[in-house]
Amino acid sequence: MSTGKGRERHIPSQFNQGERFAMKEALKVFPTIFKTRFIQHEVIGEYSHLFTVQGSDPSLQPYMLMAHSDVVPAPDEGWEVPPFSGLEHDGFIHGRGTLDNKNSLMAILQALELLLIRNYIPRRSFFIALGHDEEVSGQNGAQKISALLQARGVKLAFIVDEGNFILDGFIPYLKKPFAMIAVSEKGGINLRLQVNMTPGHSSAPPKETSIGILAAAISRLEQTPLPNMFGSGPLKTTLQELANEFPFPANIVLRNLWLFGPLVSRLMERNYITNALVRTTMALTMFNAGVKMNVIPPMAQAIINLRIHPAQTVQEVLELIKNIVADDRVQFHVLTAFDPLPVSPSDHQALGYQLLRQTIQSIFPEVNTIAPGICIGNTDSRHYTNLTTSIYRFNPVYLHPQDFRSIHGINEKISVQAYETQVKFIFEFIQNADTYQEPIPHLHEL
Ligand SMILES: CCCCCCCC/C=C\CCCCCCCC(=O)N[C@@H](Cc1ccc(O)cc1)C(=O)O
Ligand SMILES: [Zn+2]
Ligand SMILES: [Zn+2]
Repeated sequence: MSTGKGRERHIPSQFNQGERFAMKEALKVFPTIFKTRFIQHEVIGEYSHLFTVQGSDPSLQPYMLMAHSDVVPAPDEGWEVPPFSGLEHDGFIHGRGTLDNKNSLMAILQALELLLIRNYIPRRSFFIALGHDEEVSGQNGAQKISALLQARGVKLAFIVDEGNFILDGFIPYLKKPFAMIAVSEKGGINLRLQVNMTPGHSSAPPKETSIGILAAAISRLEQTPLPNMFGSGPLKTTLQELANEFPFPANIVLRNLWLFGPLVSRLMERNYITNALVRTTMALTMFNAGVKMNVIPPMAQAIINLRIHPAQTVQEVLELIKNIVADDRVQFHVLTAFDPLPVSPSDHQALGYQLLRQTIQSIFPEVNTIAPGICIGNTDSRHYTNLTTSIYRFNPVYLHPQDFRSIHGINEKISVQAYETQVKFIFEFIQNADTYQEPIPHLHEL
């Protein structure tokens, strides 16, 4: 039976039970949040979301929970399951964004929904800021939310964003997991290197082409690691806090970094992840050149992504890079750049840090060590330094080295149990933020 419009048969609108269940579930996206009187929802920069949860005690300074909805691309190649299928398999939810950072976004909203269903009314106000462009700098999401809150005169007690994790298996000889709360993050530079040359017929080539010149420059950069900065920045504190978790003699070494620092720094640079903690790193991430197989290339371009160690600045790193390239034919163009972020407090009086400690100890009693550290990646929280000096980058999720490789890589996944625990953590954290009794300063601190 023809239904017109060239369609041979009408498709009956009958849905099976599973489809009907999925339909209503998809509709029920946190209904209690959206009907709660003391919660205001705003869309910022077209796709970012800002929730203001008004607490009952206006004397308590508000805080902010952050996450982002956007993800980096994920071609199908190499994935066990399609990267955007959200398939649940073997106890894991597979897909791009399950660790970076849709897990946090959903866990925050799910935890709040579950609290509201239980008639929870917060004492301490808080914001939930969900950016939509974190993976492309956050300029239209987080940056606009920050400007809006600043215009409203908001000051925050602290921020919790993505960043570090409960780390398990990252350090040789350390068998136990430990929580590293990032109290700072590296700086960043996206730098374009470019070589221009007169095009011509490839049958009579010059001694070097633009591609060859640029490739040689990049090779020099890859063969010349920037200085090992071990000993400056939060890393020493991290390792000293970890010393007790190590067996003899590693524990002695870590308690005496004044003596064994050079040895430890050499050991750390051997592994690509811990190397990122001791120096400014450089990654060649894009290379574009050539117009046709028989044409001398008029231009070669490369993008290098640098993550700046806390002891260095953008300017210092640019100087080092130009000195290593040492070829006037290579032009430099800074696309984006920002210095390393200030170090947030982690002492007894640091409310946000202590709330994280308290909640980690409650939800993860097996984690004996909680240490401040640095985030080797960057986060949207860098856009909020005008609203607070206390920014903590921490996901309450176990991370193993193979999981780290999946972030921006292939086969990113989170276990159902880890996700449920993340919801539980935030559920507790929000309540702890209401009842936390700040420690009475010791006499010597008065
Ligand atoms: C004792 C030490 C043990 C080892 C510690 C290291 C473990 C590493 C664990 C986690 C790091 C994972 C980083 C996640 C947060 C980064 C999220 C992200 O991808 N952010 C983007 C943001 C960005 C910045 C600048 C841009 O132009 C675009 C995007 C990023 O690329 O960093
Ligand atoms: Zn990312
Ligand atoms: Zn992220």
